[in-house]
Amino acid sequence: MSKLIDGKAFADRLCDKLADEVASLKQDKQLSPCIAVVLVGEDPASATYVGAKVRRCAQLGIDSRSHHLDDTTSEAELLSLIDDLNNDPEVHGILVQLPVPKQINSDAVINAISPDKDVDGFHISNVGALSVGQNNMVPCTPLGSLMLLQDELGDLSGKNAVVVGRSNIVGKPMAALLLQQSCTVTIAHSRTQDLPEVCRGADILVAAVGIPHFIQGDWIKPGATVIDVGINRIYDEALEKNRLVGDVDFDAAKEVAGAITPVPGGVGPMTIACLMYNTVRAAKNQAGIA
Ligand SMILES: Nc1nc(=O)c2c([nH]1)NC[C@@H]1CN(c3ccc(C(=O)N[C@@H](CCC(=O)O)C(=O)O)cc3)C=[N+]21
Repeated sequence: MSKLIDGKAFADRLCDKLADEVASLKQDKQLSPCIAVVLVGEDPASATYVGAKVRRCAQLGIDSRSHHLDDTTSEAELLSLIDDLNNDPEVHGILVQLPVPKQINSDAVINAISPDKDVDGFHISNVGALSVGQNNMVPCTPLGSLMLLQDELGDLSGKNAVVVGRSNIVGKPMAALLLQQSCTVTIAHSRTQDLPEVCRGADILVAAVGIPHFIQGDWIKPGATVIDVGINRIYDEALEKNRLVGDVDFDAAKEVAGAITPVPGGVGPMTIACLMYNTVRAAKNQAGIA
């Protein structure tokens, strides 16, 4: 039986520290960190995630401004709101919840956000900065995953890390962070030949494919550390209701892995905690505080 990596508890501890920091920024520097959260359309999952982010902000004393736009909003209208938020000195972070409706080009929207307010770390200049080691805003899910890995393993140098999934929001930035930590990094994906064998070489296995229970127990090297980024809602026949599962077959994997993140309670809470972390950092940067 492997050790459970408690992402929820780690996220709570990180948020406690951030709450203290926010209180002293307000007290000593008259700085109130503030994030604008933009939701376009009526996707129920997106509304739930935005709600969770706004609640975390309130808990930490971070101001949040919610902008809920109609699902028929044009790209020009959204770009105009982003322009206003870029120019508002009281707003330090801007998050446009993804996905956006199909009439809107998400790359255009992401790249319209001022890189210093891009608390998701998705702007092309933040992506470039990460790739050359000049990290500015780092994407929240990979950052949170790295924090869990370092807490679990200490120095990651020389370890074989396999990232399954090559998305811009998780797979690629995760690989960049692991490479910065001197891991030997493999990015595997849907076209990878003999994926099970590639995974079996991993001391660190990060699953970010978006397919429920995709990674099998016998793909895991005994003792490996497994980070399950998947958030998949499936219908559970036995429970007769929907349930959240990861990209890893958890019940099988926990018999083999050295340590593993559960879903829920693993990477998900870290994503939101790192959004708070990035917002506090953005506010300090914009105020010229080291
Ligand atoms: N611009 C943008 N930035 C994002 O960071 C972003 C986004 N768009 N679009 C959607 C995804 C998804 N995402 C999650 C965050 C937290 C949990 C989370 O806290 N999950 C809980 C369970 C929540 C539940 O029960 O539904 C957990 O895993 O324990 C999940 C998913 C952020 N996203």
